[in-house]
Amino acid sequence: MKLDKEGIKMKYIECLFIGEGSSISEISGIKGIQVFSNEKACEYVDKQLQAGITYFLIFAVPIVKSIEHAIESTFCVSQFISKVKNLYGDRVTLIADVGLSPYQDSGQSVIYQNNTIDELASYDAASQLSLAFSEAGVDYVAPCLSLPKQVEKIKLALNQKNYSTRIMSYSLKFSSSLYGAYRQTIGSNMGTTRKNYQSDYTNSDSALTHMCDDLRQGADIVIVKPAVHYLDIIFQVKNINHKCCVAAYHVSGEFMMAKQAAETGLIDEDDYFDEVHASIYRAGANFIIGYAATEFIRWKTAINEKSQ
Ligand SMILES: NCC(=O)CCC(=O)O
Repeated sequence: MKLDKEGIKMKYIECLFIGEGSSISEISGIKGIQVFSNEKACEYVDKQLQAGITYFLIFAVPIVKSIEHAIESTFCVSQFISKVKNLYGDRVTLIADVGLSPYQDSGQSVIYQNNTIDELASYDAASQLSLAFSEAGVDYVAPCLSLPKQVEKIKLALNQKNYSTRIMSYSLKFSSSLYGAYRQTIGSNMGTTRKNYQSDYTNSDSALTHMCDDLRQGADIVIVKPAVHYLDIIFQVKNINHKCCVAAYHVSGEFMMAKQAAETGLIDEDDYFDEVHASIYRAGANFIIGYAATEFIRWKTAINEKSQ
């Protein structure tokens, strides 16, 4: 593979955090990333569209942590989706995260009852969020439950209401130590705790089986998360099903380690991000999800100019 001969087809999905009231802040756990008000988020999308970023993954940073609140049409995420889709239509692709952690005091991605996972209640909550964001006009929903039927249940709920919203599933979500900065940003109290229902990184077979199940149930894109420690997984997913569309999530811990190493002079930041983006592309990803859209555009433009 010679990147400068082919040009880069891979696209970037930029993470956007939308807050309400006093949760809006210039600062988050992730360097350079803000929790936006609706208005500021729209201005930011406009700027990014001009720079060439057209895909956004939306996370809520609510003050009131409740599913009932999040499914109201006045909720910050639904308001943002309607506004952006009205302004830009198909020029922008919006993906709403329907993980449950921003909506629960526990910070868990699933609902627990008496110390056991309540699968039905978890599917129901993710389906309700999916319906609410679909009503606002979102293009994709991204379920993050680590449960075996998340795609099937959400698809059924969407079909019953005649929504054609697609599904980008967190199918290969490993129990990683690298999610702390994201959790700090969404106000989760779980810190760097590993969640035991996420995929065990010492057992890739089980994670790949989960991915195959999600595809059979109708997932349009599957996510591998984190990215750089899991390039072998991206490569295997493409080998199992070369038509499968894969998004590699370069998570907050990966991003922050690079930023902090650059700050101390240990690495050259641009040089390092070029290497990260090239390695994820070589592994076969169709999309990168992350916090380094500016770095990605700089790298992709330089490579594509060389290929012409
Ligand atoms: N459901 C979204 C995430 O878990 C993000 C992880 C990260 O960026 O660390």
